[in-house]
Formats: sequence, C-alpha cells, structure tokens
Amino acid sequence: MLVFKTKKELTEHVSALPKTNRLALVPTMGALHKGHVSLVEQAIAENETVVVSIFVNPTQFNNKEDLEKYPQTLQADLDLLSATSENIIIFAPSAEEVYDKNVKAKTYDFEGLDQVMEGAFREDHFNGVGTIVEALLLLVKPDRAYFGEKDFQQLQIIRKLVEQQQIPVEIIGCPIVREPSGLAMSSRNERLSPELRQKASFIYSTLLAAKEKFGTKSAGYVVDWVKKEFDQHEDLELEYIEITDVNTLRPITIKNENLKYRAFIAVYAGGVRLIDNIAL
Ligand SMILES: Nc1ncnc2c1ncn2[C@@H]1O[C@H](COP(=O)(O)OP(=O)(O)OP(=O)(O)O)[C@@H](O)[C@H]1O
Ligand SMILES: CC(C)(CO)[C@@H](O)C(=O)[O-]
Ligand code: BAL
Repeated sequence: MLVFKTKKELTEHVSALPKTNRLALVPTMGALHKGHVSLVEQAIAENETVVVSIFVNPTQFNNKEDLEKYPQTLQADLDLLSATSENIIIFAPSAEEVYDKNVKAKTYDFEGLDQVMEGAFREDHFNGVGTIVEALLLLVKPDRAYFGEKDFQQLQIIRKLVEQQQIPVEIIGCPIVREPSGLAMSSRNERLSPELRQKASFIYSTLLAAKEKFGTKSAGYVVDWVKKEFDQHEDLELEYIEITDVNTLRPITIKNENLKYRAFIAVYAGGVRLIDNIAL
C-alpha cells in the first residue's frame, strides 16, 4: 500500500502506470467503516489501480462545530484499507496541499439539484463538494469514480458536475451499507451514545414503513405520516422528509408509473445529524 501526501508524488506515480490499467478513485473523508470498504472493494474488483483519497474537506462544512468534531482516524483508516488490497494507493493531503492559501469553494449552478434537502439545510455544502471532487478528478484522472447512495443527492450532483465540466469519468453509485440494526453506516455514528445509536435504527424502520405505505398512498400522505412518527419520538428530531423523483430531486405531486422515486430524510440524534434514503 502506498500513501502519498502531496499532489506531485501522487501524479508522478499514477502517470507512470501502464496506460492499459483501469484507474479508479474513491473519495472519502476518512473515519472509514464498512460502507467505505464496500466502495473500495467494488473499485478493486472492477479496476487494476485504485486510489482512495482521505481528506476532511473544510469548504463543504457550513457548521464549524461539525467540522471540528468530524472524526479523524488516519492510522486506523490505513490499517483497514491495507486489509483490502496490497496495491491500493492512498492520497491523504493537508488542506494547504489541496487549497494552497485559498481555502474557498468555487460556485456552481447544479440546475436546482443543490437547492433542496442537503443543499437547503447546509448552505454552500455542494459548492464545497463540487470544488473538491472536481479537483480530485482533474488530479487523478480516473476512468471511474465510486460514491455511496447514502449520499444520493451528492451522487446526482456529481453526475451533473462531470457532465457540465465535461470530465471524462464514469460515476458509479454503490448501495447503502447498514449496521445490523438497519442504521445506515456513517462516520458520524461514532459520535452517538450506544443507546442513541440503537434508537437511531428508528430512521430506517420508518423509511421501510413509508415505502410500504407509498404503495397505496400519496406522497403527501406518507410525508405527513413520517412527520407524525418523529413528532412522537423523544430522542430524534426530524429535519426534513422528502419524496422526490430520483433524477430531478423535485418533490412529486402526482405519481407517475414511469418515474422512479426515493424518500430522503435528515434527523438529529443528540446533536448529531444523520441522513438516509430509500428507493420507493
Ligand atoms: N453506509 C454507507 N453505504 C455506502 N456508501 C457509504 C456509506 N457511508 C458512506 N458512504 C460513501 O462513502 C463515501 C465517503 O463518505 P464520507 O467519508 O463522507 O463518509 P460518511 O460515513 O458518509 O460520513 P458522514 O456521513 O458522517 O460524513 C461517500 O461516497 C459516501 O456516500
Ligand atoms: C465526496 C466527498 C469525499 C467530498 O469531500 C464527501 O462529500 C463524502 O465523503 O461524501
Ligand atoms: N458524506 C457527506 C459528506 C458530508 O456530510 O459533508
């Protein structure tokens, strides 16, 4: 396993690889868990060379406390990744290496995809995500880049980003990996007490029930039902629940058999913000 901290070392190494190698990029913010490992394993199975980036990107955090408390566990991350493959390449730069002295996001127009849900509640978040993902794609020049469906809105925005910026890369979405309780794996789960971590499984069980209800009821009915469920919960505070078309991410009014829908949710558990979603 190779670990590079500078862009120069990384690009020198990658550009010397055989041109026939398929090159994959898996961008992460570290504090790795089985969700990340599933992305890395899929990338290893489908490509000869895999670069995993570990970088807590400051420009995508709208909340200073969230950034300061974001877990950083580089040695444990390297141990976990070394068990996946000997050939893996890690890029773990400092903020200065990535941004030089200009720690600032670019401004994008993602045609409304960034105005709803995560974008509405985390101002400028997707400008920050777009800035770092574009920079990483232009640096590594992978054939494929892997992202989790846990951050489904992010995945759709990255698809839009590469189309708009004409970056020649295939964006691969990977299924959500869950804890045995059903809670979607997330680095932020580490900040939950054991009791709250167990109680947070309510998020997924409610999404499953919402999916079942959506079979016979309208989106408006299901959204109201979820809101009532969370109103009655003592420990979890609902931030949003939306049912949208998967491509436009616009809320639906009338169901159309030809479209695909997802329910998206954000919930606070003891001050920790958790997101999840489910295909309907
Ligand atoms: N449970 C999961 N299943 C599948 N993919 C995941 C899961 N958790 C994270 N990912 C994906 O891993 C990549 C890196 O995510 P990131 O480093 O932000 O981890 P995270 O666990 O989502 O952290 P957090 O949500 O706490 O910021 C993203 O593409 C993300 O969608
Ligand atoms: C894609 C990403 C690594 C960019 O910092 C981050 O948003 C994440 O981990 O989902
Ligand atoms: N996984 C999404 C990154 C973030 O929450 O900032």
